[in-house]
Parts: sequence; C-alpha cells; structure tokens
Amino acid sequence: MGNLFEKLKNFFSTQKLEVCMVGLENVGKTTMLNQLSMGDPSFTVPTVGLNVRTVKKGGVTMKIWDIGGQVQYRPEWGNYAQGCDALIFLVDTSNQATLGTSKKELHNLLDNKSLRNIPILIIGNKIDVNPHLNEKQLIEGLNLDYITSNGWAVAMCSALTGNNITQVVDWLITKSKKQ
Ligand SMILES: Nc1nc2c(ncn2[C@@H]2O[C@H](COP(=O)(O)OP(=O)(O)OP(=O)(O)O)[C@@H](O)[C@H]2O)c(=O)[nH]1
Ligand SMILES: [Mg+2]
Repeated sequence: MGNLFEKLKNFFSTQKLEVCMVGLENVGKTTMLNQLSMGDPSFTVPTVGLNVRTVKKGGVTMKIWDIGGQVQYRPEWGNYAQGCDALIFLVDTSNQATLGTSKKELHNLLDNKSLRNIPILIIGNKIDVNPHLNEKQLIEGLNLDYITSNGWAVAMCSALTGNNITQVVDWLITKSKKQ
C-alpha cells in the first residue's frame, strides 16, 4: 500500500531540479550522465561544449548540464552553474596526478559569489580502478574542509560499473524543489 502511495505521489509530483556537472576532462562526466539517464555507461568521446539531458528520478524531473572539462571550456563552468539548484564536481580518483588541478578549479569555481549556497556533490569517480584515492584522501586533497560558502557532500562511485550511483540519485532527490 505504501508502495502504491509512493508511486502515485511520484506520478503526480512536479518537483524539478536543474543540475550542473563539471570537472576536468576525462573524469567521467558524460559517462555519469549516461548512467543517470539510461542506466548504461555507453561509449563516450570528449565533450565539445556541453550535453544537456532531462532525467526523471523518484518523481523529480532533473535537467542535467554536462559541461566539457577541457581547459578551453573551464571559464564557462560558472556561467552554466549560476541559477542551478545543485552542482556536481567529478574527480578521477585513479589519477592522483590531476588532484591538484581539480582542487584549483573547484576553488576557482566556488570563488564566484553568485554560486554561494548552491549545494555541491563531489564525486570521487573511477573507484573500480586500483589503486584509487579513498574518501579521506579526496577530502584532504581537494581542501574540502575550507569550503564554507556552499554545503558539500562526497560520493565515491564508478560511473562505468554503476557502483554507488544510487547515492548520487538520492542526494539529487533531496535537493529538489517543489514547483
Ligand atoms: N574505469 C573507469 N573508467 C571510467 C569511469 N567513468 C568514465 N570512465 C572512462 O573515462 C573516459 C572518459 O569518460 P567521459 O565520461 O567521456 O569523461 P568526461 O569527464 O565527460 O570528459 P570531457 O567530456 O572531455 O570533459 C572514458 O573512456 C570512460 O569510459 C569509471 O568510473 N571507471
Ligand atoms: Mg564529456
């Protein structure tokens, strides 16, 4: 009965969420978008500009912007992030060499005053690859404890295998707004 009520509630619900997903090139943003929208990682090529897709999860209609991570696209991240309800910042946990650049770009992004208070989910991706950074190493390596302008959370995932994708979906659902 509870399940039926939940299904009806989801069917009639009109909650919406606009999400901006950024991170360095090759970290797995488009693969994550494919998992969220199709339940499959699919083959990806480096994103030219951006992808945008609408995904319905748990009664929430999510519009997800996946912005290219190559150097030439990074100055645009803030423009797309403005006005979004939630941000996702992906990091490749199997590539420790890029952690410093991720940290710099994340803090640059959040220096933007218009992004103040937008909740941000840091995704430690590629945990299927060994070795990979653990959550504590990610938090320290990205200096997350210094972020006071935005509420943040961390999810350790594999966009390729789908491992822990439900954590991402659950976090997004909690950020949705009734329209
Ligand atoms: N092993 C592993 N590989 C992954 C994972 N997620 C993505 N990849 C691979 O990483 C490569 C880059 O993935 P993309 O999703 O295209 O990366 P992106 O962040 O969208 O890159 P840009 O569009 O250039 O910004 C592809 O070969 C993916 O198959 C993961 O969780 N584990
Ligand atoms: Mg991409």
